[in-house]
Amino acid sequence: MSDAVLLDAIWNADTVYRPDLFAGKTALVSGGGSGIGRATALLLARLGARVVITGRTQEKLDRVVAYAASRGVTLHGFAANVREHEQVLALYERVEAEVGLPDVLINSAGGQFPQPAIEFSPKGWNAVVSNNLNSTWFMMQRAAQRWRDTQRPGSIVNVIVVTERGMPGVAHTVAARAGIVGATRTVAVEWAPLNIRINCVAPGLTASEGLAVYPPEAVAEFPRANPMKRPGTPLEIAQACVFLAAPSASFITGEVLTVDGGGKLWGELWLAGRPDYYRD
Ligand SMILES: CCCCCCCCCCC/C=C/C(=O)SCCNC(=O)CCNC(=O)[C@H](O)C(C)(C)COP(=O)(O)OP(=O)(O)OC[C@H]1O[C@@H](n2cnc3c(N)ncnc32)[C@H](O)[C@@H]1OP(=O)(O)O
Ligand SMILES: NC(=O)C1=CN([C@@H]2O[C@H](COP(=O)(O)OP(=O)(O)OC[C@H]3O[C@@H](n4cnc5c(N)ncnc54)[C@H](OP(=O)(O)O)[C@@H]3O)[C@@H](O)[C@H]2O)C=CC1
Repeated sequence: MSDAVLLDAIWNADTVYRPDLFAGKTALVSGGGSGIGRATALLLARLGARVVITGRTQEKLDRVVAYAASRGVTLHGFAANVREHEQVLALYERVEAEVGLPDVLINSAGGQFPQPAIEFSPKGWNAVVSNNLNSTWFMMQRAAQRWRDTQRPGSIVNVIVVTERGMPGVAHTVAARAGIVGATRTVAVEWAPLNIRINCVAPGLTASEGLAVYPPEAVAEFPRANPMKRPGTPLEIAQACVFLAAPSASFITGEVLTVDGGGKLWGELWLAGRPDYYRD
């Protein structure tokens, strides 16, 4: 499916949310140049939010900004590598100066490479931990600091992966995201007095650009990943992110919402290919 068709599908899809749900609110979405982050950013924009997207590649952000402009909506695309703390601080300064302090933070930036865990190099492990644990932490801590300093409430949604069952081929990312779950649960308590809610969405296999890093033999088996025998769509994950970010979740904090078509209950996913041992 071409980018234009994909974006139109997201823009025109039915949603249960009312069109002014985020009117007057500002949202910052990391990983907003593609996949789940992009779908979430566009959905938030449809619901009236001022939206800033970030990611490392300015051209990807520009394409989303241009699409929104073609629909009469202003999005802002500010490039940053969110695993660099200094860049996160600079990003928040720019967002506040040019758009306004976000009310909502969606952390969708992340990624890993598939490899049997026994082969991980220290550098590879560190890259994935940095890209998924440190980056999300830097973004959420800065948001909380700014909300504390300005005495404003806020809501954070961290997009993670399913951590409650084996996910062969991506042990590094599961470890990093389990760290985010732990941090989320803990700061949900520490930050409740600041009027900050924080939750996670754990997508199952989702048909995004990100799946391009997986080998053909893994992709061939993707239909076995869950009882619905299909990947989720970025918009299906986006709807869950919006639910948790919005007042629909006003009494929910420190939670993980799994959106995986039942993949936690049944399914097989061999992201680095299926070892012979598991063939019968
Ligand atoms: C069973 C049913 C359960 C239901 C639930 C299912 C849930 C499924 C969830 C799992 C599927 C997840 C999917 C997604 O997340 S899609 C979105 C993913 N997007 C990406 O992954 C982006 C692509 N990846 C990357 O950009 C990079 O891999 C990464 C960001 C992680 C690292 O980039 P960085 O630039 O920091 O690092 P380098 O490229 O310089 O590499 C550093 C070292 O890392 C090692 N490495 C890197 N790539 C590989 C590789 N392909 N294979 C092996 N090792 C690799 C290596 O040591 C690098 O150092 P050197 O280059 O010096 O060797
Ligand atoms: N698709 C799936 O099946 C699943 C995805 N997830 C998770 O959901 C999230 C979104 O993934 P998805 O949309 O599918 O994949 P994408 O690869 O499309 O999205 C990831 C985005 O994150 C950005 N990004 C990555 N690293 C950084 C960084 N250091 N700083 C800033 N931006 C960064 C990328 O942009 P750029 O490269 O330009 O920086 C990219 O736009 C990820 O955390 C992913 O691991 C979880 C479970 C399943």
